[in-house]
Amino acid sequence: MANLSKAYESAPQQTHRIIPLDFQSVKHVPESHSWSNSDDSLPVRSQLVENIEQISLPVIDLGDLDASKMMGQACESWGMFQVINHGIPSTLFRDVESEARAFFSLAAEEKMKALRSPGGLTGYGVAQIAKYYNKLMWHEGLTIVGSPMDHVREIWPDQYHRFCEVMEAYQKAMKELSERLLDLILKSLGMPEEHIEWLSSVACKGRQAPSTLLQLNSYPPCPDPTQATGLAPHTDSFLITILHQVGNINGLQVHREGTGWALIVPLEGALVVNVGDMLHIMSNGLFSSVLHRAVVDNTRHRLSFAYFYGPPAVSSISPIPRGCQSQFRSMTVREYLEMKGKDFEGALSKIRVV
Ligand SMILES: C=C1C[C@]23C[C@@]1(O)CC[C@H]2[C@@]12CCC[C@@](C)(C(=O)O1)[C@H]2[C@@H]3C(=O)O
Ligand SMILES: O=C(O)CCC(=O)C(=O)O
Ligand SMILES: [Fe+2]
Repeated sequence: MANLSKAYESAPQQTHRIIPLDFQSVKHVPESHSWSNSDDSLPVRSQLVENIEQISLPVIDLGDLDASKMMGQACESWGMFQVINHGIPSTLFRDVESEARAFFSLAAEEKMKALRSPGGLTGYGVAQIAKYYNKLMWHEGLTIVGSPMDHVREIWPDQYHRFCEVMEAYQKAMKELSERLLDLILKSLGMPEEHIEWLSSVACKGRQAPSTLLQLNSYPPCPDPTQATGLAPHTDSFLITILHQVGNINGLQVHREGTGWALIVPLEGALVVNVGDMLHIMSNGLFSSVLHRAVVDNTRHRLSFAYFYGPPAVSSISPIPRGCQSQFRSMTVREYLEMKGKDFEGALSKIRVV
């Protein structure tokens, strides 16, 4: 994703703002990570962990003949669904988990060897959205695009191969699954996959590579989860995100109009798929990129793997013509990401034309 990396060079972060807390050595939530009574906490103060409604998202079987229709309905009413019978072997999830655990359980100074650079996209560090909040999150992440070799070779000079193989195999499987899902989702909008040149891997040999990214999320046990935030409220930017929650530990919450935050109860073996901003645009607002966040646990170390799939960086995104007026103007993927980088909450409304 060389092209996409350019979107980050224009707004480099200061190095000390990229380094996560050394969670293994803290016994209390420091002021820097305490969201209670801070300006940042306004949207999140209530219902952080207690008294929260629990919901089950629609569950869609990929083998179901009605899968496309059901996905369309779920994207319209929830902006999210769970997929089962997706064909990803459980051994692959276990392999990624074991490599991710090996990485996140390293001492802080070891993980620092893989630190993301100030204008960079990949590597170890706080989530990119950290720059929009004054308070820091109870979270550390490893962002991977393609091979993570350049980062992990610094840590394991002789034993990085296995880590790289597993992460590349996972991205390959997730890319194929993303394309299957998008085929069904776009069909529900009346646009078959073969009409979208960048998605059609068979028809177009020399096609540009899609924009993809794997984010390994780690939420260490937190001494006081009522004060801390795992991942602050955000919408994902790409077309879809596929999320695997390790060990079915609760954490993911979704914001619903009128009712507020709700906890998504994980379902064994299911993957959560959510609509991102670019699908919001392509569906002309019929599907909503859903506001979500992650909360932390008092005793358990939660891991999640999020795979983001979008069109190639140079592709234009605009609403699929469906006989009604376009609500959004057209722009390239890179332009949209740059815009979101500057205006986290207002990017979608900035490109709205009606
Ligand atoms: C291309 C992007 C999507 C992302 C922001 C980013 O600019 C780079 C990393 C992505 C990620 C991964 C973790 C969660 C997330 C919200 C974040 O902070 O960085 C997503 C971003 C997103 O979907 O907007
Ligand atoms: O860990 C989770 O449940 C959410 C992760 C997420 O929202 C993300 O990586 O964008
Ligand atoms: Fe997200």
